[in-house]
Amino acid sequence: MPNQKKIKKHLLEIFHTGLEAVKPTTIIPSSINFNYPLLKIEQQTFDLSLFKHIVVLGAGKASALMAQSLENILEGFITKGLISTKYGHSCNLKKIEIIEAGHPVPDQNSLLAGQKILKLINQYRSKHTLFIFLLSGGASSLMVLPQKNISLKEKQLITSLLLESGANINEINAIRKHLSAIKGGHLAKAIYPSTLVSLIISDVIGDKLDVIGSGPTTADSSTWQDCAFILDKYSLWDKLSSSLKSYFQEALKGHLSETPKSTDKCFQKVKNIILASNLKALLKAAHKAKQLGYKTIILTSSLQGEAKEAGKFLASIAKETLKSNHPLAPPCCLLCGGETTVHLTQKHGKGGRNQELALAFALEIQNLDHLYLLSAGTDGTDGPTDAAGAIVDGTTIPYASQKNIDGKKFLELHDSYNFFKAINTLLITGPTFTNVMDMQIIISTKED
Ligand SMILES: Nc1ncnc2c1ncn2[C@@H]1O[C@H](COP(=O)(O)OP(=O)(O)OP(=O)(O)O)[C@@H](O)[C@H]1O
Ligand SMILES: O=C(O)[C@H](O)CO
Ligand SMILES: [Mg+2]
Repeated sequence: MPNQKKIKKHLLEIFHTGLEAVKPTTIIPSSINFNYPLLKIEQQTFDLSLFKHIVVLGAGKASALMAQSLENILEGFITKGLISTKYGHSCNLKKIEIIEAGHPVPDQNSLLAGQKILKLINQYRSKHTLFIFLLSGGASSLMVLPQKNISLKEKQLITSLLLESGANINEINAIRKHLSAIKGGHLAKAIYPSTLVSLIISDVIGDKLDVIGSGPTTADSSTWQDCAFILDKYSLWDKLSSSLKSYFQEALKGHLSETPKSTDKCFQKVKNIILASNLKALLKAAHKAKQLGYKTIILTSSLQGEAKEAGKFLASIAKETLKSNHPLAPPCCLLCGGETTVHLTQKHGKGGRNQELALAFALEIQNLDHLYLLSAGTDGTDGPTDAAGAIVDGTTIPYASQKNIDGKKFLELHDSYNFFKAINTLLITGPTFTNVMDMQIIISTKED
């Protein structure tokens, strides 16, 4: 098999091995042991004989498969359930109801999910109920319940403005939490005094509990002042509706309460358990790379910054392996993960952070043999496209220019999707039912 085809096969094997490690069908059975009446989740044990009801709620792109895996364990012990997931991310459930909703911008179904989840909480809130919340990436958009005087339309507007501003997820979710009556700890407040355990797949750098899905079950560390700073930093004040603008101004005068903080007693009855993260995927991927014969290193699980700059930086490391055998001598595999950002210009094409990073990487290694990169979103969607990412090597740019496709131009226009589509090197996986941010896999060989 020609080298390029073999390496591409290795890249895909390493990527899918990492993905498998963080899928609900892997992590739920391996984290939960149920032998009635004891339900053991990681280090936590719950005695189900103390509860009259078990209610399963959830939101996020992985929540349907998490719910299915949990149903297989708890079967008839679940009284009721409702989860919200992205369109096309459902699966068959026996007891738990599914709502499919809008992402990354919330829609009417996102609001319906928020309303129905709160209704179920109000119906079953008691000391004799155990609530299990299944939280994964995408939850911020899939479950919304705006504070009074804020419309869904205004939430949709500010979400789009933030997504296009280049703001990172901490900043985006600080704003979302302060406009929500269910995120930013409000869900935990509503559930109290029932017992709440939240099972979490982290798609956030540093696995910060109050940022994942805008932290519905966790005390919020962000403040109204943070919101003001973010609105200033991205010059968003003048783009807000007048009612939203005055909402924030009222809050900054101290006329609106803050989001629930760690001193609130409701968090005494909450256990937040992270079942999977980017690092977990990278560790399994690294194991596979070693099995395939590559010296392997994990560079980071918290890659951040502008996607195209990250692509250039990773290319410099890849080239160093050929130049001086640092940080590893070929044949080697360098892994990293995290979540870069893309600050979109007014006029822009179609793409995603991973496709943009891959295109920038390809531009730096053009005509170099022996270097290969896979960059993809672990949720299977990279930006508003049907691609998860792309695979590039030293031939990508020269091959495109033979077809009069100018990689540099497409990068400037943030049109990476159409670049890779034109040369048929998009990586399409479809929904993966998990989400631990993005993964980059670099292979450097010396084989011809
Ligand atoms: N044309 C484009 N080129 C590059 N990046 C883009 C483009 N359009 C949107 N993006 C980026 O895609 C980001 C959204 O990516 P994506 O939809 O994969 O995130 P998500 O699925 O909402 O959440 P997660 O971060 O969990 O994947 C936006 O924040 C924006 O910066
Ligand atoms: O839903 C969200 O807020 C993002 O996926 C981060 O968890
Ligand atoms: Mg994505």
